[in-house]
Amino acid sequence: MMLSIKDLRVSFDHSTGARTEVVHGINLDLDRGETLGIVGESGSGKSVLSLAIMGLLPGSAHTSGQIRFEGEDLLAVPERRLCDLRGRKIGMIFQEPMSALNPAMTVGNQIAEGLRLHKGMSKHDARNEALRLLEMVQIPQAATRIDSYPHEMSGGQRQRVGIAIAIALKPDLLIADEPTTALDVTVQAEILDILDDLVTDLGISLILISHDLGVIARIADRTLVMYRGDEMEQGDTERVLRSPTHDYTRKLLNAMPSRARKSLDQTGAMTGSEANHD
Ligand SMILES: Nc1ncnc2c1ncn2[C@@H]1O[C@H](COP(=O)(O)OP(=O)(O)OP(=O)(O)O)[C@@H](O)[C@H]1O
Repeated sequence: MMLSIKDLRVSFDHSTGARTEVVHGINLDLDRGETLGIVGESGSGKSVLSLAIMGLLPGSAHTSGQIRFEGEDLLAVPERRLCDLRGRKIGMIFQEPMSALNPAMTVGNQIAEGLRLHKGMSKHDARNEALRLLEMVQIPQAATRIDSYPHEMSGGQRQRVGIAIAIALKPDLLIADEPTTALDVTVQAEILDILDDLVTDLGISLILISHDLGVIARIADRTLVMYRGDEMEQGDTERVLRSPTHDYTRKLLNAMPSRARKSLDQTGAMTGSEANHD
């Protein structure tokens, strides 16, 4: 198992001296090449869970349980080791790609920078690799766009660049927190397809976090449904969609726009009456 989380609890200290637990004992396993979707409304603990995996929780946070990644317990390793893992083994894709990009640097140089720093590539090789990565995330006319600045690109293109940076060092695990929320629907679908292809082609494992079950349903093999820091249910995405065992999952399904449900129906993820609530 690439990632195995056991009874993860996260609480925060408040200035009043009180401590509140916000993640109440989550368990999950993720295999190589697998996509796990984590879905739940705002405040359910999705981001806290992903920050815990990356060791990026603030100092006021307390954790217990286990996060084993390729045999190491991430809650027990020194900060230096976590930094190293974050750089090379765990890639991150954010909701707003602009926040992860340097506005004063061409996208090609930003991708190449990591390759030169961590892989010791020559300037020439790093540029070629950056070009290959831009083609991989399907940036049109990559050979020209490589010299563009982030503000010269559309939101969707910037997210493609964000993905190129996240996969540049060939991580084993990608964590994408609401990667398509800021994008319009057609671009959302393209980005999700790219992520799906990367998982298949590169054998990367992906944790896809979204409040939108339609996004999760499109590419996740398995789905974890969270509510207020608790697991509501977890299982094969198709099973979770077709026969949810929890009322909260049914609520999320019913809240999906009919357009999203229709596209699920077309992908075969949902069949029968569940696909036709309207
Ligand atoms: N630094 C922090 N200090 C105190 N409480 C926090 C902190 N970060 C998050 N929380 C609390 O933890 C709970 C879970 O938040 P989290 O951001 O993980 O939810 P989420 O499911 O990712 O929601 P969203 O989709 O809005 O980001 C919330 O009640 C939030 O207020």
